[in-house]
Amino acid sequence: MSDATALSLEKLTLRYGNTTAVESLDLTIGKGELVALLGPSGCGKTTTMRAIAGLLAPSGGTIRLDGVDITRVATNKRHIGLMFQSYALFPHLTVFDNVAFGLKLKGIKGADLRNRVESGLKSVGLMDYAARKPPELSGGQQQRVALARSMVMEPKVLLLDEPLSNLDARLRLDMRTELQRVQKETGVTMIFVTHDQAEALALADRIVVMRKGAIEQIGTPEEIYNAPVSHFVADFVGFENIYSIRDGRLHSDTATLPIDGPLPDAAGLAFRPRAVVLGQGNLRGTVRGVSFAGGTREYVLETAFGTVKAEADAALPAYRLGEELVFDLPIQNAAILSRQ
Ligand SMILES: Nc1ncnc2c1ncn2[C@@H]1O[C@H](COP(=O)(O)OP(=O)(O)OP(=O)(O)O)[C@@H](O)[C@H]1O
Repeated sequence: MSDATALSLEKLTLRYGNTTAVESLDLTIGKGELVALLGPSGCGKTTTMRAIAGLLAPSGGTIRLDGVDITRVATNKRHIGLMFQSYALFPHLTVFDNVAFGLKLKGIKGADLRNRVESGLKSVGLMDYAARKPPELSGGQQQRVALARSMVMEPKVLLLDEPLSNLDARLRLDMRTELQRVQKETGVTMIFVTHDQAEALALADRIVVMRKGAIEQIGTPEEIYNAPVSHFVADFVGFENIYSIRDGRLHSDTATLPIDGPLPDAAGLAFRPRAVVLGQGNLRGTVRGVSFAGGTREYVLETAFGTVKAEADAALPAYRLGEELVFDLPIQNAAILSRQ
């Protein structure tokens, strides 16, 4: 393991009674990285975080922090911070005292305490709010207090479980930027859980896509977005048209696609709606849905091999409902899936 490694999970297995929630998971996280655990409900994201935090004892495997085995170390001795979706501020304490709470428990007081709390509040832009109480703050401001409260403890790794899920759409976007800024400025290693692919793509240095208690793919946002390895990941990041390759032919769930030409030696091809070329090609479809989406128009086509979702520049003349058209699925526009 290199010096640049903050946290490593080795063959981590986590069970609740007879249910195996995570099976033999291997993951290495570098110092200063912002990593997203992304996946659908029940895939084991929260369970993995609970094990890292020491709230759940692994049934197998090892957790190392800065190279030291912490698998059996108590939660409060791990130097790992936690911020859950319900960020549970104390409503009767001021912002200052909320942020100071954990530090006081560690016996920090006087000028040292004040300096650390003030620097935490400054980092999230809340110095002017130190004397207020949480009910007098907006949701986004409360979230910042929770972030400051975690950061002042100077954790080696900060875990955030769905940190933005309590916020409305606009605030989520603001807090994304804020979280990223604080992370880059402080250099704290962060792992956050989300089931929102847009959030993971926007925030993370690396994304870990989980499925059924195992890792399906690890990559940068660009890699996950442009080069998903499997049907599952492609589906998760918005490839609407996904086909498998068997016996040298391309198959949908229901039929074979009439596509000529050599297919790659792979498990499948995935096309985003904008990869579908309308108005030329050998494939035929009927327009069953049209919706205007600002710069583009989105089409739902009915074809002999199932529904195809397409997208075209809104400046182009629109196809009408019921209209028949030709289209193409150029292989060079597809993501090549290496696994089923
Ligand atoms: N306390 C528990 N007892 C028994 N099974 C549990 C418990 N907590 C979670 N599980 C099971 O473990 C699996 C993983 O759950 P986990 O909460 O880690 O998923 P998740 O990916 O975080 O989902 P979500 O996005 O819904 O929070 C699921 O099958 C879940 O039903």
